[in-house]
Amino acid sequence: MKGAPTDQKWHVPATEDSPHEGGFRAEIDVTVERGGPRYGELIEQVRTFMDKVRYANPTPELVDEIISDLQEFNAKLDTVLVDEWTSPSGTRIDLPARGNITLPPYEVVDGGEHGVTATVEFRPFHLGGNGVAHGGHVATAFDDLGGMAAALNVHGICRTAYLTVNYRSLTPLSTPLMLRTWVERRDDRKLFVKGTLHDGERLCADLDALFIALRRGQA
Ligand SMILES: CCCCCCCCCCCCCC(=O)SCCNC(=O)CCNC(=O)[C@H](O)C(C)(C)COP(=O)(O)OP(=O)(O)OC[C@H]1O[C@@H](n2cnc3c(N)ncnc32)[C@H](O)[C@@H]1OP(=O)(O)O
Repeated sequence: MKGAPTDQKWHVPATEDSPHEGGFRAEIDVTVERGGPRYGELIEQVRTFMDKVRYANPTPELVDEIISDLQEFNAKLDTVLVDEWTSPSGTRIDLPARGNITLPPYEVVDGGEHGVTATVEFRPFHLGGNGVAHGGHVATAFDDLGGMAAALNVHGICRTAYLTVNYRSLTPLSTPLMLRTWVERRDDRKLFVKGTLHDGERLCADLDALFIALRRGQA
């Protein structure tokens, strides 16, 4: 397992022509093929680029050079743009964080109705200050993996109603951390989700969140 469990069933049927229901698709697209076999390497190169941009102090000449290289890359991608539902990003369950560059890269170790266990490693570009992770990135990891625990519990898409993160100690960068999320209580469409983030035995942060299972067709 990397970005998500592979064997889940989703209860909301997709229509034949347009499986897009409300704000989310009725059926989650899961793929291991979109973007080709090296799509994960592309995402990794983008992350590495962001790491380097975060810490580099380039000369004006190098900035000029990199801008023109990036303009070429962007022009290439302009020729293959698709909508959010058909992009590989977020659907490639064989890749860390489902190939979504905006998420801290995590790998799901175990996932199901009982909850999700994942390893997550905040990158150098996730820096908040003083060499540790930005709290917003910690919340992002909790949101996605808390949302996954809720989704796997109800076999359907859920949306965050509130998300409280308690920052208990500093969260290191470039270190494999253990993130766990689980549904502590369900009340109809309301899923009360808890979570923890550990560096070894040390608790870095914990989560208290409410996710709402979306009604069919809900925007
Ligand atoms: C195999 C592949 C796996 C892939 C896995 C994919 C994982 C992806 C994970 C991605 C994860 C990313 C996820 C994201 O980032 S989702 C993006 C961030 N979230 C949003 O933008 C949400 C914006 N808000 C809304 O859309 C609506 O307000 C929602 C949908 C949340 C509820 O509006 P809705 O009209 O539907 O319902 P309702 O208003 O009748 O409320 C229903 C019940 O809930 C209670 N309530 C509501 N709000 C709150 C609150 N703040 N505190 C306490 N209680 C609250 C409410 O009182 C009521 O209770 P009751 O009266 O019934 O008792």
